[in-house]
Formats: sequence, structure tokens, C-alpha cells
Amino acid sequence: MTARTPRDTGEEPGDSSGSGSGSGSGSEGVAAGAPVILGNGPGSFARGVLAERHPALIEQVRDAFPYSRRQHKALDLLLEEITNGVVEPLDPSAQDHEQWAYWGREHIGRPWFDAPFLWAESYFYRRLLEAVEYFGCFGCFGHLSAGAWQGIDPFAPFKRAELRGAAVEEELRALDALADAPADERATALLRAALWGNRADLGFRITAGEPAASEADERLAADDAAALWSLLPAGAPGAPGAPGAPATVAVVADNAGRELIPDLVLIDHLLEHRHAEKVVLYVKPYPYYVSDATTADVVDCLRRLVEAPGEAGRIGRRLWTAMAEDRVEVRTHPFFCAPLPYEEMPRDLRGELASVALTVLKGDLNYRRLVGDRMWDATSSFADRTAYFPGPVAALRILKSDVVVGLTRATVDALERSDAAWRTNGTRALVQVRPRG
Ligand SMILES: O=P(O)(O)OC[C@@]1(O)O[C@H](CO)[C@@H](O)[C@@H]1O
Repeated sequence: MTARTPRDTGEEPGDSSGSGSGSGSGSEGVAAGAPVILGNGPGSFARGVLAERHPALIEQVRDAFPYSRRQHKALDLLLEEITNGVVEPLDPSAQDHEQWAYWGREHIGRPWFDAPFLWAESYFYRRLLEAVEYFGCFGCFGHLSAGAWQGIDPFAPFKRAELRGAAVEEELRALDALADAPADERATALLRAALWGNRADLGFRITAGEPAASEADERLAADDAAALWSLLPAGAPGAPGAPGAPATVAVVADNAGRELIPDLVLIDHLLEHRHAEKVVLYVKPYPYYVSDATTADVVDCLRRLVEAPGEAGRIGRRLWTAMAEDRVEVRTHPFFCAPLPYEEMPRDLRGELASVALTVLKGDLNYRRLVGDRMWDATSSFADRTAYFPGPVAALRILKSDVVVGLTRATVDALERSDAAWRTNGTRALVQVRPRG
């Protein structure tokens, strides 16, 4: 992976135009709005992630690989730093050193817990990759082992185990029962599968354990599914761009494996029923938040589908062909691993998303970045929070952090009465849509 410059990622060192004033970049006092979520709230969800989940993850990664003494030492140092130390910069020779020094200008040298939660999490994953030498070992010039671990995804063993597991097997077999279902029934079931697939988040399970079985609809805090489908009418054949003609849909993926498989199945449905003529699938440029999907994970999931019997195999083969015909295109951008809200997305990405009929953002982190990682009033308007987004946008998300907007007062009151941890325990979901403004 070639690290990109600040200009590529939507923020320029020294830019005083306001870019970089959002929740992730450090100037938390600048933008108007609800308080930015920091890592230091006593007893807060964010603090728990930084104090418990990240140290546990370091140990899990350490145990999953036959790392060298040098890598173990780097992991030890990182563990000590995130629990008792202050934020250290990336190695000066790392390609993205300058970028992260800029993003971290208000946090480097200060305790990890004092930084905005989104920033601290994002930088933690970057530092974990540094410790395991994912981009090479920059302090080891001239040493023959300097690049030996390049590109080895530290989360791959967890992702692979999930993909080979019984749950995926069962979910693939369940597709047979849907093969001949009426299109609208199939669409509803596949959208729901892609939504609840977001429970399959290996990072979340480090401390939360296996999520409770869903009672799907009863646990939807908001359901704009009808609005989503109305933006993607099943297309009659027509010239691209002509009124009523199917268009391009962007899907911003979240987790690999058990989430990405239903995402891919939904993408196949969109193409098969001409809700879209093309789907662009955005993935992370490098391993992130444990199970976030990279291109390698897309390949693994497609192989898993293609090798499956029955309907799953047929879907896999159709998608394989669609990739060859550019009807499904995988893209990435450094911004997807930036500690910034989508409001600060760079011009090139904004241009791409402006041209599609709908952008579907999967998962909790994408939601936090979409509306801003702040303690919003849960009844504040989703449309207002996302008005900056360059085109129609839909969020499919399991609630796994404090951020939420767009709920009715009645829903919030009912949730507060029934379950104190409803925002973070992974048992509630939402589908929220903002059509073109
Ligand atoms: O984006 P995803 O995979 O749905 O969730 C990411 C997540 O697990 O990471 C954060 C804590 O580490 C939380 O915001 C959220 O629960």
C-alpha cells in the first residue's frame, strides 16, 4: 500500500479553511454541535474500548502469529503506551508519518484517553499495524527482515475462522429457501440479512461476547427501508441515465465475513433485479477495526460463495462474472481509514459519491463518521446531520456506540425504559435514509 499525502485524504497541513475541524481531527471545540465523544469519560463506552478492548486485542493478535522478538517488543511498548503512556508519533520514516502527525497535532504527547474516541481508535489500529510491521519495519533499514511481514493482515486468522465456521455455512444454506421467493420478499429478507450481518463485528465481540439473537423487526429503532427501495425502483431496461433507468449504487462496506457475504448477496440482488446497473463496493485500504473488509476479504468471501453448493454458489458465480464485466467494482481510498467524519471527505471521493443513485453505508463506524462522533440528541434530525452528503445516503447499522440521531421521542423513551445499554450493546438496528436534499 502506498500511503497518500494529506491532500489525498481530505485535509492539508496548514489548511485554515475549516477542513480538519471535525470530531476526528482534534479541534473538537471548533465545530458547532453536540460534545465530541472523548475517551476519558469515567465509565463510558469509549473509555471501555480504549482501556479494555484494545489491550485485549493486542494479546489476541500476539497469540495468533509466530511474531519475532522485535514485533513482540513493539507490541509490549504499544500496550504500555495505550494504558499508561502518552500518544507517540509514527516512526518518522513511515510514509504517512506527516499525515498522522498533522491529524494528531493536538493529541501526540498527551494521554490516549484525552483524545476524541474516533481519533484514538483509528490511530490505535494504525499503530498496531506499525508494531506488526504490516507496512514494513521502518527502523530496520538494511536488515533483511525489514519487509518480511509486509501485507500480513494481523486480523486474518480471526476473519478466516469466521468464514470457515458453521454460522456462515448455515447462512449460505438458508439462501436456497429464498431462491424462488417473490422479488419483494427476497429483497426484504436480503436487506435485513445485510443489516443484521453488522452484528458480525469481531472487534465488538472482544468484550461484548456473542450478541443476543435478534428479534429482527422489533429491534429496529428506525426503519426507512421503504424509502431506500423507493430510491432504487426495479429497473425497466433503458439507457443509462435515462429517467427510470437503473443506475450506479455505492456500498461502503464494513466488516468482512459474516457481514460482507450478505452484502454481496444483496448486491447480486440489486443487479439481478435491475435496481442498479452497477455497484461500486468501497473497502478499507488496509486492515482496520479488526474485521473491516479489505479487497483480500472480498476475494475470500467471493471464493467462499463460489465454492458453496446451491443458490449461494450461483450467486457467487454471478458476482464473479459481474466483477469481470465491471458491473461490480471494488474501490478503496485512504480516507476510509482516516480519523475524520465524512463531512470532511476529500474532493475526489465526494465527486464519486455525488454521481451515484444511492450510497449505502454499512455499520457503526460508518454511521459515527456520517453523522459525526458526538453526543447528539437522539431525536435530532438525520436529514440535517447528513445534509452535507453529496447524494442520497442510507445507513444500515447495528447500534454499537453512543452516537444516534433521527429517532422519535417515543422510541427513545421506550428504549431508555427497557434497556439502559440500548445504544451500545448491539441488540438494536436502524435503517435511515436521506434522499437527495
Ligand atoms: O463499524 P462496526 O464494525 O459496525 O463497529 C465498530 C465498533 O465495534 O467499533 C467501535 C468500538 O471499537 C464501536 O463504535 C463499534 O461498536
